[in-house]
Order: sequence, then C-alpha cells, then structure tokens
Amino acid sequence: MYNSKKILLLGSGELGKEVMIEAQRLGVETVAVDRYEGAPAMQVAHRSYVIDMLDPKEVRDIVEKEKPDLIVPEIEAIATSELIKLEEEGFQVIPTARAAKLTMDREGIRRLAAETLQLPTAKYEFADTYEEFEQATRNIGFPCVIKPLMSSSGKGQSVCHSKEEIEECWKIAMEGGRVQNGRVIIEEFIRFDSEITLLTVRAVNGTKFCAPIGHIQKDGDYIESWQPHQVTEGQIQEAKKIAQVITDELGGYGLFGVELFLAQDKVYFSEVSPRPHDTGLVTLVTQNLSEFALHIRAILGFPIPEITLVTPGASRPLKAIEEMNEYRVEGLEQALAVTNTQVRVFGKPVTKVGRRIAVTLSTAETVEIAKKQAKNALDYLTIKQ
Ligand SMILES: Nc1ncnc2c1ncn2[C@@H]1O[C@H](COP(=O)(O)OP(=O)(O)OP(=O)(O)O)[C@@H](O)[C@H]1O
Ligand SMILES: NCC(=O)N[C@@H]1O[C@H](COP(=O)([O-])[O-])[C@@H](O)[C@H]1O
Ligand SMILES: [Mg+2]
Repeated sequence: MYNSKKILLLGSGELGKEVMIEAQRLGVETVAVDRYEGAPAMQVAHRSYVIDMLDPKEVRDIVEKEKPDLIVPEIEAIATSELIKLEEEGFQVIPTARAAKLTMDREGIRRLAAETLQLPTAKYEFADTYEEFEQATRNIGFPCVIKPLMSSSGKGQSVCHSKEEIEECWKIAMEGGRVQNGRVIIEEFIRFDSEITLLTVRAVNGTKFCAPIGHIQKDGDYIESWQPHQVTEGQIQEAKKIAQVITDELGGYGLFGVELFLAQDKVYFSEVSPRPHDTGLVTLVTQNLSEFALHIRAILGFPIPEITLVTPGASRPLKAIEEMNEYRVEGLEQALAVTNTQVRVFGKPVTKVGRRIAVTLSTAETVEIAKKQAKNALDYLTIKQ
C-alpha cells in the first residue's frame, strides 16, 4: 500500500482548501478540521472532523486518533497551548507551536516584534476594562485603531476618531472577537501611503521572498490585492530585513505573510501570519509556485529553488452583504468571459455579512490592467438566494 505522509489541517477555509489541493498533488494524505461542517478544505480532504478548535481536549483527541506527521494551523483561533504540549510529545506543528501561539493573540506577536526585536510598529497599549480603554485612547490619541486581541479579517476592528466614538468602538470590539475575554489593543493610526504583504518562505534551502503584494483594506478586511506592488529599493530592503528578523525568530518551515505599512520615510511592521495569507490568493495566477504550493513544499521539507513572478496580476474578493442559509453565486459565465481571468468559488455552506465567498483572479501585462479585469469580473458576480 502507498504509504504517504499525513497532514492534519486545523481550520478549513478557502486558504486551507488550496493548501490541501497542493498537498494531494504531492501524494499527501489530508485530514481537515473546522468548527462547522462542509468547510471549503473539507470538500477536498480525504477525511474531516468538526470540533471546537479552541477546546484543548477536542484538539488532542483528533491528533491522538489521526497521529498526523504534520499539524498545520490554518486560522489563529486554536487551542495553541495544547499544540505546545503536543509538540513536546513529538508531534510536528507548522511552523512551530510557539509561532502559532504567539500569532494567535495580537499581544504576543506585537510585544515580541516591538519590544524584543525592536521592529518599528505603531504605538500601542492594551486594555482589559472600559476605564483602561478610555485612558489608552487618550494616551495614544485620535484617530486610533481598536482590535480584539484574538480576531482576524477585521472582525471587531474599528477606527476611533474622537472621544464621542469610544463607547461604540468598545462595543464593536467586545462583539467581534473570537474569544470573549475583553482585552483589546489600541494602536496609533498610521497614515501610510500603501500597505504590502511580503510573502516569506522558510524552507530547507533557506529563506526566500516573493514579490511584494499591494492591497487595499476596508473595515479591516482586504478588498483588492495585486502583485507586484511598486516599491523603492530602500523600502524593499527594509521590508525584507523586517521579514527576515520576524520569521527567523518564529522559526520552523513554511510560508509567512508579513504585513507592512509603507510611509514616507519609514516601513512599519503590522503583523504576520505563519501561514498563507488572504491577499496572497493572487499568487494562484502570478507565480510559478503559488503561496499554497510554497507552503506545502516548505513544510514537507522539500527545497524551493526559485520563486518567479510570471506575470502581474490582481485579485478581488466577493463578499456577502447579507446572511443566507442557501445561496448560489451568479454571473460566472460573464465573469469567466473576462480576458485572462479566473474565479474560485469557495463553497462555504452559508453566507454572513462580510463573509468572503469567492475571488476573481486576473493577469495582464500591467497591474493596472489586471486590476481592471479583476474588478470587471467581480462586478458580474452576485450572491443570490
Ligand atoms: N495601526 C494602524 N494604522 C492604520 N491602519 C491600520 C492599523 N492597524 C490596522 N490597520 C488597517 O486595518 C487592516 C487590518 O488590520 P490587521 O491586519 O491588524 O487585522 P486582522 O483582523 O488581523 O486582519 P487579517 O487577519 O485579515 O490579516 C490593515 O491591513 C490596515 O489596512
Ligand atoms: N484573514 C484571514 C483569512 O482570510 N483566513 C481565511 O478565512 C477563513 C475563515 O473564513 P470564514 O470566517 O468565512 O469562515 C479561514 O479558514 C482562512 O481560510
Ligand atoms: Mg492583517
């Protein structure tokens, strides 16, 4: 019988689905886990489980039952303290259990980056209570950005412009976090010119960087990304330096999405995902190896000889504007008629306001043309009951 390696994916969204497809292309056995049934990666995995991934015992039970070669976190919200124990017992966690734990909460990664590694970041404070929160907004000044410690894709995030908005921002943060423990980060609002994701891969043959991905975010979630983003020589040197420092510190093998703000005379570190990044979906059409292929190669211990940007490209996510228990994506025929354009429909079982349902991916001779095509295709797509 064919004796392949086995991957256990914790989190089974659209990014995990592409990771699983790449794993299977190399003959890997795939097991997908998430908090709900029919998650995108479950649809392509060999087997799947629905558990509460924040429950240490439920995570341990699956790991002990499946005995995977690699445990691959796909979202932040996992019982990472249990991953630390499982790693100590000999299981391999990607990239490391410590990296998963540190990046799960904004405090861990921010303190490591700013205080231990001295990387440039926005000024920040943490608050547990409304009173501390009020004081922190005064210390940081307006506008400031408020985020729950554990959240992603902008959930629970808001910009506070004045003291009149403080109460509303606190409410948004309390309702939007993945775990309701009340603690929030208050960040200085950085007036950046642009922001990028620098995909960085740590593989057996060293650390490699992809061409910078530019993106635009709305309400803390990405609405457009493109590659390459034009940067100055000084900016890319600084960006690579920051990415090298933070990924060296986190260690292990795998792909990281290093998020950076580019301002007039400074590059700021924002955060890092120790896994493929949503803005990096564009690499499905722009690179010789997508971010998902790179992640799988790296974590399996295979070399990555060269990452080539084959063509400029752009992506646009389709986000739901209302909650629907049954839906379909319409307009694919028109969207797919757009030049050099592809669509990925994730197959999530239900929609929620703001939930990403599909993405358009376009290539062209220039980023500007690719952006137009991706937008053009997106405009054809609608979510219907
Ligand atoms: N301090 C800041 N100053 C200005 N803009 C900010 C700041 N922090 C966040 N933003 C904006 O909000 C976006 C989302 O913030 P952040 O990446 O921290 O949230 P997230 O929920 O972790 O997102 P994701 O999980 O999708 O990466 C950033 O990409 C940026 O556009
Ligand atoms: N910014 C992080 C990100 O994009 N993560 C991706 O979104 C999924 C959750 O989506 P859902 O909330 O629609 O279930 C995650 O599983 C991951 O693929
Ligand atoms: Mg982010």
